[in-house]
Amino acid sequence: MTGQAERIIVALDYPDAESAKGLLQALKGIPCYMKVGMQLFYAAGPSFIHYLKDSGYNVFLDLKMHDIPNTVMFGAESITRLGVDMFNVHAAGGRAMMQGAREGVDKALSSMPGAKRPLLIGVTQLTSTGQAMMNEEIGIPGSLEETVVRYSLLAKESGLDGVVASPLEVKRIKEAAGPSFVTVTPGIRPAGAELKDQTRVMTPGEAFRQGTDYVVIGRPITASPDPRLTLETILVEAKSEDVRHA
Ligand SMILES: O=C(O)c1cc(=O)[nH]c(=O)n1[C@@H]1O[C@H](COP(=O)(O)O)[C@@H](O)[C@H]1O
Repeated sequence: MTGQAERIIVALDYPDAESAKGLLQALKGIPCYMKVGMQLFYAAGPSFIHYLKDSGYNVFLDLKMHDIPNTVMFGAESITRLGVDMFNVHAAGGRAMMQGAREGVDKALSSMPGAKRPLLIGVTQLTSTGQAMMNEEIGIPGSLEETVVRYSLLAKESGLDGVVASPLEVKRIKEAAGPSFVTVTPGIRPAGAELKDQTRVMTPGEAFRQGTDYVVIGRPITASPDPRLTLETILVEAKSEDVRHA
């Protein structure tokens, strides 16, 4: 079992490498997973991924690919060559697209002897999406939870290792896809924190209690006046949940 810190993914949502390095300095010595999303990757590129890997971090590259299968296959091949530990595609891209991503990973690894296979994760319904928005605006009928479970099963059948969903759906996903199917859950808000654009949320302790494998936390840490103290407080809460449910 990995330690709690390794199950907390800090979203480095910053405009440039220097700002992100400021947070890394503040959190120095805490072995969190680090997530690089569109904002930072489009600005700082592969060299920042290499910097994180050279500094010993596990890295989640969150570019949420969603394109035709051939394009996603080549994208996945390039991402795998960067040596990241986890990356994602939109499950809404469908079976052939997700299988293309899997193929891209395998293709890259065939010329990377000894390299670790990255976790390939499907985004189900964004945590900013609510029931009414999914039904009325996007036009997907049925309950949000059912849609998340359906996308999860499709992702599993397509060879993916797990999904991104909100902590509210973790139990249903694990029941349907099995306990080893990985859940990565953003939409994490410590008690009293502002929701901002997130809709489906839980506290970090509640999320771990649902049995999630990883939580993704951005602004509650990055916008905190004392990011290290905020993270340490979250770690204490997460540990107490694990003791209670050991
Ligand atoms: O794939 C993701 O990481 C992701 C999926 C999702 O459904 N919702 C979601 O918030 N995220 C990411 O998780 C992070 C959440 O950040 P905060 O809302 O600031 O905690 C952001 O970097 C989002 O891009």
